[in-house]
Amino acid sequence: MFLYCGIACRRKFFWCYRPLSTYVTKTRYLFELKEDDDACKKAQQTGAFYLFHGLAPLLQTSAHQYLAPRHSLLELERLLGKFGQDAQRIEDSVLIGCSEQQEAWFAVDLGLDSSFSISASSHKPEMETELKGSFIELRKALFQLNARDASMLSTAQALLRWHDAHQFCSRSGQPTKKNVAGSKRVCPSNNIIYYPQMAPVVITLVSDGTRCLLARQSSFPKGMYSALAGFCDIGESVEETIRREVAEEVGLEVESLQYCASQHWPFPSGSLMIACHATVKPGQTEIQVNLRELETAAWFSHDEVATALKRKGSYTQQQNGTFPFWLPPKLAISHQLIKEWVEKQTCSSLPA
Ligand SMILES: NC(=O)c1ccc[n+]([C@@H]2O[C@H](COP(=O)([O-])OP(=O)(O)OC[C@H]3O[C@@H](n4cnc5c(N)ncnc54)[C@H](O)[C@@H]3O)[C@@H](O)[C@H]2O)c1
Ligand SMILES: [Mg+2]
Repeated sequence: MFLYCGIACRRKFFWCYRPLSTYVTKTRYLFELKEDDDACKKAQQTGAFYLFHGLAPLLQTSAHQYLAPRHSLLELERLLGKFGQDAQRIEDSVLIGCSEQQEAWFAVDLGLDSSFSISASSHKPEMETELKGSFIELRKALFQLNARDASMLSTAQALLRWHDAHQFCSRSGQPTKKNVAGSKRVCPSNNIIYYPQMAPVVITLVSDGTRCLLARQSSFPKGMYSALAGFCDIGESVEETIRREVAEEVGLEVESLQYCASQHWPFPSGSLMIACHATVKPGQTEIQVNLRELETAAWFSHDEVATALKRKGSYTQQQNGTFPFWLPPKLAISHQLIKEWVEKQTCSSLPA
């Protein structure tokens, strides 16, 4: 694809052709599909569908990993026909991305229908047999997916969940109508537009200069510690949330902050995780754990954390009844945050 672009050169302005990068072409294509229902319907004809059942993605096993298969529109129609389901179900699909060759990718849930029919879920085992896979809860499968499938399925699940939960206008009570791509819903009676939402969450790795602070919630797998996390309250900046969460959860005052990275996180219902490093004043490091939020929190040395990062495999109970100290897997942004801290500490301890 080519685009006219204006380039100012020695005070003259002239037009030239500049080929668009694959990334820009893809982005523009997806934008068009979100804006134009007819173009999106057309894209479904040649597109591919990720399948879900009750928000659990269809997965196939391959060499200790899960793979997320995609199905063509024809295959999907055949499947729906076989199980006596209406092809209208395809209208509930949501656009989640496209390939570099502009094959549009959609996600559709075969276990939920617009009237919440319970009978819809009764075909699950038969569908699994037919599709040579299983509908597995995303929470159980996420860490055994490659990064691309994990990201596609997380987006898909968040979007499908949002549509399922926003079928009615909160002002008029009337049913809302989704656009073909699923990037919004509109109330036909008052034209209010609803856009999919995600909740901003900060995740902060607090350091006192030599150690970092990690914590556990009782719901975490045994032995696993992570950085401090918390939802942003309405009206707060990221900086304010970090200061509040650290004070609330461990009773410390943050001195400085540094942004690290962000990540979409599908749990509990679609969050934007914003990861930052924070430091506390030396000498003001005494932790006071808020037991309503956390099971425990503690300072860990660089060596303890570096060793835990290298630990792989399953975490079974030790002979003394305790579980080894381990950290969230690579795909979680907390892993990236902790790894970055370990690397920085290693660099700063090297002789100049
Ligand atoms: N990807 C990662 O590496 C990673 C690591 C740790 C935590 N997390 C995620 O961060 C999220 C937040 O962490 P937390 O549980 O410590 O948060 P938190 O400390 O804010 O405590 C959770 C409580 O906040 C309240 N809350 C306020 N706004 C909410 C909203 N929009 N949705 C749900 N609850 C809301 C609820 O009462 C909830 O029980 C968790 O859901 C977890 O999945 C991700
Ligand atoms: Mg928290």
